[in-house]
Formats: sequence, C-alpha cells, structure tokens
Amino acid sequence: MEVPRGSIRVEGISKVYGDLNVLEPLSFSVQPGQLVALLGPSGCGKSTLLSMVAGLTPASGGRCRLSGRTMMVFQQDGLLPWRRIRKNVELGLEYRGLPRKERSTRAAQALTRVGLTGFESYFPGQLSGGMRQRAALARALVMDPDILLMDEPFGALDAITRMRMQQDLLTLWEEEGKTILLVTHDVDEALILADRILVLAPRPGRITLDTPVLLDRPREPGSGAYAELRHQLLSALGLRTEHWAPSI
Ligand SMILES: Nc1ncnc2c1ncn2[C@@H]1O[C@H](COP(=O)(O)OP(=O)(O)OP(=O)(O)O)[C@@H](O)[C@H]1O
Repeated sequence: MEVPRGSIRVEGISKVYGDLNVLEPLSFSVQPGQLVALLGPSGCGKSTLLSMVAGLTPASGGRCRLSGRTMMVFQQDGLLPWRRIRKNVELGLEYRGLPRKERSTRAAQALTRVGLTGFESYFPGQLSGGMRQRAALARALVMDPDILLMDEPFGALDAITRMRMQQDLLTLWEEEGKTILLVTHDVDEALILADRILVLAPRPGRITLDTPVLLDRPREPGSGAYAELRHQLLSALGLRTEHWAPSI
C-alpha cells in the first residue's frame, strides 16, 4: 500500500539484545506534518526505537516504513570540529554532489532559519552549546527533509536555552509542516511541543499511552487542561502524582 509522503509506519517492530528484551513488538503510525513525542524514562528503549525507525539499528522483528527524505538530530551535535559552521552544514550537500554555489546558498538559508547568520565562518569550538545544536539542526534542514527524527535534541542544553530552542522548533514546524518524531524524557517538553504523545514503559519497552495533545498554542503550563494531561502522563509513567504540584 502507498505510504503518504512525510509519514511513518511502525509495524510490529521489536528489539532483543542477547537475553535483554528491550522492545516488545509495537506499532504506530505518524501522519504527515504531525509532531509526535516519544516520552519515557531512561533505558526504556526510546533511542533504540528511533534508531530502528531511522534504519540505523536493525530490528529483531517487524518493520518500519518511512516516506520521504528523513534526517536525524542527536543530543550531541556531532559537528566536525575542524570544519567551519557553513562547511559543516554543507556536508550532506557535498555528498550529494551539489555545485559549490548552490551548497553555499542553501547553507546560508538554513543558518538563517536557525538564527545563526553571521557565524558561518566560526568553528564549532567557538560557539555555545545551544548555537552548536542550532548548527546541527541547520545541517539537517539544509537537506530539506520531509521527516525529522530527533533524539533528545535539547537534552544537553541549559533550561533557558532549551526553552528558546523549543520555541524556535515550534516556529519552524508551524512554518514548514515537517513530520517530527521527537524522543524526550521531559514531560513538559512533550506537553509544550507535541500534538501527540506516546508514552513508553520499560522492560520490555511498550507503549502504555497514546494521547493527542488538544491544547491551544502557545501552551500554558499553568492551565487546568495542561495540568490534567500532565497528571495523566505521570500516571502512565508510573509516578505517584500526589507528590507533585499539579502544574510547574
Ligand atoms: N548496543 C547495545 N547492546 C546491548 N544493549 C543495548 C544496546 N543499546 C541499547 N541497549 C540496551 O537497551 C535498553 C534501551 O536503551 P536505549 O538507549 O534505547 O534507552 P533510552 O530510553 O533511549 O534511554 P536514555 O533516555 O537513557 O537514552 C537499555 O537497557 C540498554 O542497555
């Protein structure tokens, strides 16, 4: 059957490492333009699942079908320290054999989209962590992907930079309508960003909740509906919510 461009179909995918049953067969679909968060505690298999979706890790069973160009963004920026930022962003275009002028134009556009105009000739070591992560995002965007797979992309950033990056990602997503599947262990990151959240429980990894986020944007962490959904997510994560204030 034809898979619409920008969509993801995970069909009974599972993972075993030796004796360790990491992920039991699980299935879900992501529609074109959806922003879906995969939320779960450390070790539940989120990164393994995303890596299988990306085709970087072989599945033990099942399969995943993606339609359209797919790029991945990791928690570590993975920039090559000896290449200037523009040359880092151009790397994928170089592999595709694009002419120098087109590479340069597209890299400049991608860097503008992530707010890094003026830093093209810097080396990664001369930028802050947040700026490097922006450059990593530009390196993915320059390929004009239909699907972005993001593995805790803001996990290594300080809280303020993380909030700014979350807002910028939302703006990008609203403007360009890319499909985004984002791994996070941060309940509020999932609630602020996603229009659907899948909760993953550990050993073996399985989906315990698949819920839409029907909250208006910008999201108000203090609102009743937000607190209610947050409570539901914490319960799905097996956390006793009476110890937490209902909102942040
Ligand atoms: N290459 C590997 N070989 C053996 N076991 C592995 C391998 N990669 C992951 N695992 C195991 O699979 C389980 C899930 O790991 P994974 O990194 O997917 O979890 P995670 O939910 O992304 O965790 P975190 O949020 O801490 O990154 C862990 O128990 C881990 O030890």
